[in-house]
Amino acid sequence: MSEITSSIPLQINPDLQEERDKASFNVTELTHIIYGGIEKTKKRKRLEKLLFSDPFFQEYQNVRAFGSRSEYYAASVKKSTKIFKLRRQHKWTDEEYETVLDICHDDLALTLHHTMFIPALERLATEDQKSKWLTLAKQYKIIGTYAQTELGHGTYLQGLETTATYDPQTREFVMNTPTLSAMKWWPGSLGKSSNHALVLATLIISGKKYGMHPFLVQLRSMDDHKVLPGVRVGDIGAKMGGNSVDNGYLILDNVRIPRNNMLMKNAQVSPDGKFVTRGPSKANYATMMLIRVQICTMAYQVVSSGATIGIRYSAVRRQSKLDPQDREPKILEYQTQQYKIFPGLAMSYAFLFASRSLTRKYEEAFAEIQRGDFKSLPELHCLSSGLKSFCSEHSVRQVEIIRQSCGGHGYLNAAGLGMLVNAAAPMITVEGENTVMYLQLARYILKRFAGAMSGQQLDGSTSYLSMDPATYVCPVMSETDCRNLTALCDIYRYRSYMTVCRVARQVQHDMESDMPQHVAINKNLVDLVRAAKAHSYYIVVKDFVEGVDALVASAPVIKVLRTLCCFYAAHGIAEYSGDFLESEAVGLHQLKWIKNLQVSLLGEIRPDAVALVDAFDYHDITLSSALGCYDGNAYERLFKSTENDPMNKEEVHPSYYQYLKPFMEEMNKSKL
Ligand SMILES: CCCCCCCC/C=C\CCCC(=O)SCCNC(=O)CCNC(=O)[C@H](O)C(C)(C)COP(=O)(O)OP(=O)(O)OC[C@H]1O[C@@H](n2cnc3c(N)ncnc32)[C@H](O)[C@@H]1OP(=O)(O)O
Ligand SMILES: Cc1cc2nc3c(=O)[nH]c(=O)nc-3n(C[C@H](O)[C@H](O)[C@H](O)COP(=O)(O)OP(=O)(O)OC[C@H]3O[C@@H](n4cnc5c(N)ncnc54)[C@H](O)[C@@H]3O)c2cc1C
Repeated sequence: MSEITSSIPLQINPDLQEERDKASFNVTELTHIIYGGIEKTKKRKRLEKLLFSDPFFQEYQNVRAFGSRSEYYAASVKKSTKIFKLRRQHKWTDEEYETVLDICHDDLALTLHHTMFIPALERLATEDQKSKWLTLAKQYKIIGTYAQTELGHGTYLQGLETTATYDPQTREFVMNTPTLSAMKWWPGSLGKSSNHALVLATLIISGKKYGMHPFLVQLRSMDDHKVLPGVRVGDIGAKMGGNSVDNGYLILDNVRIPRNNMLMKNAQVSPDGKFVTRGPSKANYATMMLIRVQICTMAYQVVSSGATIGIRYSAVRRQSKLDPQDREPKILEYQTQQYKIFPGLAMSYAFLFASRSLTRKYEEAFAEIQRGDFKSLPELHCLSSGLKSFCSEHSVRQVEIIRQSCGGHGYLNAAGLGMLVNAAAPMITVEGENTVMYLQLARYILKRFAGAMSGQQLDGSTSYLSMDPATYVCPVMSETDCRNLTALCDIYRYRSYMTVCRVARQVQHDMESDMPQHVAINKNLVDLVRAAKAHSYYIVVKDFVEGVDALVASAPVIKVLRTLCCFYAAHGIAEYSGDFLESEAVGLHQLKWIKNLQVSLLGEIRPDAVALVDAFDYHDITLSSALGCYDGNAYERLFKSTENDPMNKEEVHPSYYQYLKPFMEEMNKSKL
């Protein structure tokens, strides 16, 4: 009788336990730092226990892995409603609710209601409108989405074709989709879930266009969820990932809505059709900025989940030989394996500090904006655009590298990595496609650089553009200097300065050569994006260094974070060495030292690698990975996962009787 069963051992895999035993710092202390204190960690654990004691959350994983698209969507609607009900039952605060969504770590079918519809009402509606619709939305008496993107335009908002034409006779707006390309296409939760949509449309009064404004449109009956007259709505089809969400299309055929359904915090249309605006013209873009900030946090969650899976698996997977006399080593021993995974580990902590700093700046600026002071809006728009792009680009790329580092098993759905990459991939596109967002930042940097050249004193994230480059001497004079975080940060700052300076000069030169501005800009787009990336890299390194410097923690925790920070900065210089050399931020000697340091830091991080991912404290259900589970019993869990596979339900699959059996019979009879 075979000993092989699919039961999961009760004990921790000794290979993983060995890693935990040799950690140089207290994991719980770091967990508290990550989650903002002991109380917050405890609260999160309580919420986790409450959620995951319900067997539904375990069953949901199976539907996600093996269900049809429609079953997955239905399970996700169930999950959304369960969470909504729990929120009411337990009177969760917004912060607690956010924590629950982080724990779920998964696209909920009704996610847009929470992530965009409610925040948009909060930002774009008047107080009167809020007391009506925000209240209904928060009580889930209406379910809504944010319908901005059209088949023809997502990036270029001035090109949106959906119209909202004011009719002063009836005091209504006529909402219309005039062309195929004008149909709304992509909004999450639109296809099947939402009964309302915040439709972003071009306002027209007496034939004159007044730009993009938000309009609340009811799509479905509140009695039977049937689609209302004049509305055509549906799902846009299966996607690479995120298939629990019904991204939808919407066609409006002259649907009339009352005047008060235009959200009028930033601009009003009076009953007799007069248009009055308040605040800056981009005030209606406010919801997008919020999500860009949140995407940086999502990027942290994505890369830290990937690193957790990759590192735990690499500590229990043994393969090949290092020492011919010894047993097969853990794959984590291979320097190349460390080089694939530790950049993701260091990036996790870098993005933790960077997203925290960005969120703080956002909250401060938002409070000012609420008071009618918009002075920090341009800085915040550009900072969030750049960091959204940087964090999403780097995290998605890094998790794919981690997936590859897990060999064949990384390719299985049960590993959780493919699903993570596919679910996270849209972060690069949503809320402003990354290149476009980098270019928003580049445009701002160029203006600030021009200001600095004309003697303006700059503040905020671009203040360094007023530096005198002639005073720069590479602060790394010896191999030991390479460990100096301030020195590494200075190198990033100078590289960014030089990259900005070079492209600014080139654009200026092209324009002075009588090139029209748009031609000069397009000729330099690649370098403009490069400048925005260099600036964003500098900000992330700076936030990491400042974050670690400001920490109040035990010496071992500070030490390990400083090592990671140093590795993050050194790795970036090594990876983009061409840029650093070209800008003369480093010379060949320094580059060689930094590259050496980078490699030797792999060995320093190695003993703490498992502890550093344990500190993220992800629940196994959140990670949803046979390879990355806390107990390290990866093989048992992989084998167990096959039990739920519908392919294994019958000993003989129906396709045998349908196709294979008749085929085999035919082949056996054949004389050929
Ligand atoms: C496991 C994890 C899974 C995660 C997966 C995530 C899944 C889903 C999550 C969320 C759902 C996503 C929902 C959406 O995508 S909603 C749709 C989002 N759409 C966009 O973001 C559109 C992008 N386009 C734009 O924002 C704009 O068109 C633009 C590119 C910024 C250009 O705007 P516009 O043409 O109006 O402006 P100009 O370029 O002419 O610039 C004029 C000046 O305005 C300034 N500006 C632009 N935007 C803003 C802003 N938001 N705030 C403040 N200022 C702004 C710009 O800088 C110019 O300033 P200047 O001084 O130079 O004149
Ligand atoms: C999963 C998912 C969920 C979404 N959810 C929503 C939602 O809830 N609500 C909603 O309204 N929308 C949603 N969207 C739409 C999303 O916001 C848009 O897809 C996004 O803004 C990018 O716009 P686009 O698709 O028009 O890309 P495009 O602009 O067509 O981009 C295509 C290419 O053109 C390039 N390009 C475009 N303009 C420029 C330029 N000015 N300079 C240089 N290059 C340029 C881009 O860099 C890119 O390489 C969602 C999309 C996805 C994938």
